[in-house]
Amino acid sequence: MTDLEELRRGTDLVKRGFARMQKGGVIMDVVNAEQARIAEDCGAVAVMSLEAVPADIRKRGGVARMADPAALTEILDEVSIPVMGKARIGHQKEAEILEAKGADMIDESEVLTPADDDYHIDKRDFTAPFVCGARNLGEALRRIDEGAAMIRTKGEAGTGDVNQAVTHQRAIKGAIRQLEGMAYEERERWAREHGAPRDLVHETAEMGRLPVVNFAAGGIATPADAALMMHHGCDGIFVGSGIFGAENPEAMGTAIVEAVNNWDDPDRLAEIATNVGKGMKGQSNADMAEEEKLQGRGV
Ligand SMILES: O=C(CO)[C@H](O)[C@H](O)COP(=O)(O)O
Repeated sequence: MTDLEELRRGTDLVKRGFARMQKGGVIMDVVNAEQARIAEDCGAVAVMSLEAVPADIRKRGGVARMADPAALTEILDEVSIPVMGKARIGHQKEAEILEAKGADMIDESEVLTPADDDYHIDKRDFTAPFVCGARNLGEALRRIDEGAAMIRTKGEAGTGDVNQAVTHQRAIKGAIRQLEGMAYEERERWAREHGAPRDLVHETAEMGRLPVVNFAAGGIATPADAALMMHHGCDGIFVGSGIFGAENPEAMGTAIVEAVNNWDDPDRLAEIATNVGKGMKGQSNADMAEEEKLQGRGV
């Protein structure tokens, strides 16, 4: 890459800036061009190409991999909004394929079966920005150190239960508030204890927020869920199973976008949440065995 290309496409500044452009919006999981068209019409700011939404991945079992890149191409041809693609944790080659096929952003996702139990992809080598999941601030800062330009809560994908997304967002925000009140040497100790890069710990404390945008994901299934995550300080929302698993995907998708735009207006939210049809059936996190959970993958 020439210096000019590097400046235009590959720097942290450009990658984080691209991620920031999705702020205030809803990113929807889609499995084909037809769903991508519906998502764009509902007002999604971006779509995520994947083989099956997390609820279906759970039902189906087996190994979940990157989708056939042909689906990404079809979706890129169909919509004008950014198109993201999912790679397995630690699967450098899936990510390279997605980048070569023109994915606007890559999700190194715990929803797919991890390719590497110990290491994530070195995301700094890519010109495409990455999003990664996190359950707490230590995880979030490790992913940013590896080059992630956007963090999302892991939640518990495919359940339609927002409980874990709330838990993860509270953990991230709570730890940032603690850091803000700490002296320099206390933050140094916090960094050691949480396996977090010390420069990013200081930067986060000084900014009073993550140095990249912080979206919510995993279990968001209704307009009220989306508004709740905005109330908890998220910059935007990912929705997978909750739209195309709903009785009326168009109505649910539009209502979730509207709810994100109006999360702080209860009267408007009440209108938005009325008559959207049944949400996905879902599964409570409380009833789920530890080994069924996806959130513990890739810490
Ligand atoms: O997989 C994702 C992120 O990697 C999804 O966008 C998100 O987590 C989907 O979860 P859900 O189906 O519960 O909405």
